[in-house]
Amino acid sequence: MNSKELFSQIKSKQSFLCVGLDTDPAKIPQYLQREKDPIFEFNKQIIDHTAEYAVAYKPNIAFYEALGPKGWESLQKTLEYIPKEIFTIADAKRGDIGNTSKLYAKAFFESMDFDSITVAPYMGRDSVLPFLEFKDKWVILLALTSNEGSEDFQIIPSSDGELLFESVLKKSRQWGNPDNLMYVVGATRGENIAKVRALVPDHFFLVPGVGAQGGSLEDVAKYGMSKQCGLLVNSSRGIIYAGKDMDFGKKAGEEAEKLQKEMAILLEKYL
Ligand SMILES: O=C(O)c1cc(=O)[nH]c(=O)n1[C@@H]1O[C@H](COP(=O)(O)O)[C@@H](O)[C@H]1O
Repeated sequence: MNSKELFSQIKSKQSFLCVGLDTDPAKIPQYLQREKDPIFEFNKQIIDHTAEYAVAYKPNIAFYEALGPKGWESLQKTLEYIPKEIFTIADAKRGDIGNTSKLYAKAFFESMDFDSITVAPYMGRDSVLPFLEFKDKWVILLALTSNEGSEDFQIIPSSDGELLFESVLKKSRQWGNPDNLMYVVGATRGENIAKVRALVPDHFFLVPGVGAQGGSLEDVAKYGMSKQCGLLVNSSRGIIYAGKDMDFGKKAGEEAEKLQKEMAILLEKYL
């Protein structure tokens, strides 16, 4: 899927919502535990109720690999269940020396057929480029993350005053293009989102941090929206754990619809 196709889906659904499938066995309704694959059954119902409002799904790989081989199986079944036109993100935060990155890319782009993967930039170009060699696949590079600890390194200024995340953006934008490279920018970063947008005007951002982490959707749109929207805003816990009982799917759908309605207004306002 290229950026044009993603934008046309955003326009037709009036949504730039990414639903995060951070599926934790300890948090899913009790009655599902009787199922052969409770994680998949949970995800299936979440997808059934949210697909009309979502343009992307992001399973966080940690939640699946923590369960061993069964977890990988639930992940694969979930990936196959996601409607084909919806963008998929393996939130794996990988990146290693070149030959290892190549195998991480093969794992998520060939053995599994994800559209994209989150990658950490810290090891530099030879750790990122192997992912970019896969046709029609995307790297989503961590730029300015939503967590508290992002302040430890990402906003350290160099001698000329440039912040580390700005250096990451300036260097990495030479490695890919707006059709194979996105950036992670946390919704909790407020006006700094505008600094990122100024450096990469045409790239899509994956924006986690609304919902459970308290980021503002209005600020994200105000500071981050590009000519082609350029935003995929993720919410995980705020959607998938909106309900705790048998109606959890319906509750998740209602939460997703709420966000979609807000997004439709923001698209009208800022696009
Ligand atoms: O790469 C990510 O998706 C990510 C980057 C970041 O800066 N902050 C962040 O929260 N995430 C992920 O986004 C999701 C946020 O989940 P909720 O806070 O429950 O909406 C989790 O899967 C995180 O791992």
